Amino acid sequence: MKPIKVGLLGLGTVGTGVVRIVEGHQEDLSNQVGSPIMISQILVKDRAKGRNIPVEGSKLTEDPWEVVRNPDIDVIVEVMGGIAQTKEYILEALERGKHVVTANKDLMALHGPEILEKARAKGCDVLYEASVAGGIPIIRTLIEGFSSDRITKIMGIVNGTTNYILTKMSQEGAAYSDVLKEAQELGYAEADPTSDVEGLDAARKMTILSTLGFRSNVSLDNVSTKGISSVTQEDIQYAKHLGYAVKLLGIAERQDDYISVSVQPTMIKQSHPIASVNGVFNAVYVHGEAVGETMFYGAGAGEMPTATSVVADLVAVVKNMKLGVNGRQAQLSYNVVKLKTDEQIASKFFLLLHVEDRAGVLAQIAQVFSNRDVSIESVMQPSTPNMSSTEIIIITHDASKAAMNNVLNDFESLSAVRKIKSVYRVEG
Ligand SMILES: NC(=O)C1=CN([C@@H]2O[C@H](COP(=O)(O)OP(=O)(O)OC[C@H]3O[C@@H](n4cnc5c(N)ncnc54)[C@H](OP(=O)(O)O)[C@@H]3O)[C@@H](O)[C@H]2O)C=CC1
Ligand SMILES: N[C@@H](CC=O)C(=O)O
Repeated sequence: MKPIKVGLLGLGTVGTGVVRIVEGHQEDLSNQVGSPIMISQILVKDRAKGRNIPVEGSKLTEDPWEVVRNPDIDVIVEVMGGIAQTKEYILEALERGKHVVTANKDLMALHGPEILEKARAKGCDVLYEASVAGGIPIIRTLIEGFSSDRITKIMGIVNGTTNYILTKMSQEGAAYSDVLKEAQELGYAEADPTSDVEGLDAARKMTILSTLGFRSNVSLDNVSTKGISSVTQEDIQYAKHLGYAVKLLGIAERQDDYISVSVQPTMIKQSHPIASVNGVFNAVYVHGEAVGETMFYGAGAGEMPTATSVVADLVAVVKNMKLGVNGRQAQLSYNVVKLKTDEQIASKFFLLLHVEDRAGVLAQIAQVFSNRDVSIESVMQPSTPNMSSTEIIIITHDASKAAMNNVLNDFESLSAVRKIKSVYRVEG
């Protein structure tokens, strides 16, 4: 049997896992697809670098064009990351009729439509399961498993690095910067970890999930994004005390034809299954009109979980090659996005305020909420010994984002409020 030849772009965390699985599961893979799968060339930045896996030196190259233009190669597996250059390599590979598997959410969130259009024109597959939630097959689930339903909400922990950091901060009282360093050492974080901690990685993944889930052309600009760098140990401890966990959540909602997509640190009730998703694990909760509630859980980053999804895509491409049906699975058309306005986006909110410690302050604060038509669910003045008595916590009932912004603006000019310390969306 003629082997299927793969050109691997990148031999870092994920690329190493891909080699391990393709080599370690060779017999099983070949039984599934009817041919051996062979990694015949590997692009790296530095051939002289020490590797965690033995590879024949002759397979390594520093020249991308040698791989993407190699006429013997059937499938390009892109696990090098990056956007502009990588897009060029992938478009060139497609131009030459090669199928593509990628783990690159940055690229797919920004240029997915153009790449998929090119693939369709050339009768090629572009599969990108590993780009969202590492080892969880959520992309296939949204495209195939829910093709019959109308999804109304996708809510998830889609970044392993930040979930690892928040979990360690919550369970061990660890310092943010120490845990970020650990996540980098474990291979979870992006080359530039700012995109993890500032929510951009999660926003890119939510762009992909909401495009597929709502079958709409969602772009990264449509995702309102806030990361975890402002989350404090104090917020986490208050949340715990009140029965919540602080998680970086991606939340995409649809009502009628209007959608909203956001990423932000959120307080979620400890009784919600997402609240107990800890460490590098990810989870995606999907609500469909017909199916109701579903949830998908697994490792969201790291060598072997991510490589599992990459190699599963490779198997799918090769099966399609055998059937002669490559390039046929892409969605034919997408809805034009209609975004909800801030008046239409509603949730509960948590506010931590530093206020003047005198009579009448609470009444003034309550008046602001009342003026802005925001109803208060509860007010607490924490009495824990090491917490200042001039702090108050307010949890609202559902309120629009616009109304809450008005409340916060009013507080800026109210002398009774010395500082708005924290504001969180509340779920569950
Ligand atoms: N790490 C994870 O858990 C996950 C990662 N991803 C995505 O997978 C992709 C790869 O991530 P990861 O494995 O962590 O990245 P790494 O940084 O560990 O590896 C990148 C690899 O690509 C090579 N490379 C990078 N740039 C170039 C270039 N310009 N020319 C040639 N070779 C290059 C590097 O070469 P060299 O080894 O010589 O430096 C290295 O082998 C990214 O898109 C990432 O977002 C997706 C899900 C999870
Ligand atoms: N940096 C990402 C890696 C996987 O996509 C994460 O932490 O989730």
